[in-house]
Amino acid sequence: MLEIKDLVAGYEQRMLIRNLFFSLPEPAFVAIVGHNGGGKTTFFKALTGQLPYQGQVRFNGSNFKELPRQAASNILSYLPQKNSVSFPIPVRDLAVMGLIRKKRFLENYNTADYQQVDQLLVELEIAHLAHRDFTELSGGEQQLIWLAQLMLQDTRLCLLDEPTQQLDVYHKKHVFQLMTDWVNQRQKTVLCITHDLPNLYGHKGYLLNLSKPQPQLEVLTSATIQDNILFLEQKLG
Ligand SMILES: Nc1ncnc2c1ncn2[C@@H]1O[C@H](COP(=O)(O)OP(=O)(O)OP(=O)(O)O)[C@@H](O)[C@H]1O
Repeated sequence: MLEIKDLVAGYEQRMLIRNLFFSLPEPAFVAIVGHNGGGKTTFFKALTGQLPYQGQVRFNGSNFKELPRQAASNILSYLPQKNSVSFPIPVRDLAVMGLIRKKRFLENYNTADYQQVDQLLVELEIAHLAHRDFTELSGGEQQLIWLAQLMLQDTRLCLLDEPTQQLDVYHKKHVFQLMTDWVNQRQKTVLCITHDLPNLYGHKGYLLNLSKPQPQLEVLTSATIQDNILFLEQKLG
C-alpha cells in the first residue's frame, strides 16, 4: 500500500502539490497526468527525496522520510524525464548497471547478469541494439534502454517520468502494455507520468490528474480517460 497523507511540495514562491491525499492498494498502475508545469515531476522529486516536503509518504508502513538511502533504493526505482551519458558505452554494459543493487561493492557483472540483460532486451524488442554504442542511438532507442535498466532494478515501486515521450506510435503502445504487465505479472506498483492519455484505453489501473483542484485517484475507464482528456484540453486555470 502506498499512502500519501497531506503532501505539500513545491518551490519557494510556488506550492505545486497542496494537501495531496491518497491510498493506493498494491500492485497497481497509476498514470499521473496534468498540464505542463503542473507539478508532476515535482511530485516525483518529493517521493524520491530530492525535494523537501510536508506530510507523509508511506510504502507498506515504512515512512519514506525515515528510510536510509540504501533501503529506499531497494524499494523504489526512478526513471527521470531526462537522462544522459556523455561517454561511449555499449548498450549491454549500460543496461546491466540496473543490477547494481544486487552486487557487492566492486563485484563484477557475470555471465548470468548479462544473460538477464539479453533476455530483457529481447522482451523489449531491442536485442539488435545490444552491442551498439549507446550515445549513437536515437532518442527513442535510448529511452527503451533506460527502461530496460529500470526494469532490471526490480523494485516494488517504479516511478517513470514520461517514459514514452520520444517513442513512435508502436513503441508507445508496447511500453504501456509492458508497464501494465509488470503490475499484473510481477506485482510491481508503477507510477507513470504521461501526456499520452489515448494510450491508457484498455488498461487497468488509476489516473491521478495533478491539474485538478483536489487531485484524487480515479479508476481507469474509457469514461474517466475521456473526461480527463477534455479537462486537459482546457487551459490551466
Ligand atoms: N528548482 C526549481 N525551482 C523553482 N521552480 C521550479 C524548479 N523546478 C521546477 N520548477 C517549476 O515548477 C513548475 C512545475 O514543474 P514540474 O517539472 O513539476 O512540472 P510538470 O508537471 O512535470 O511539467 P511537464 O509536463 O512540462 O513535464 C514549473 O513551472 C517549473 O518551472
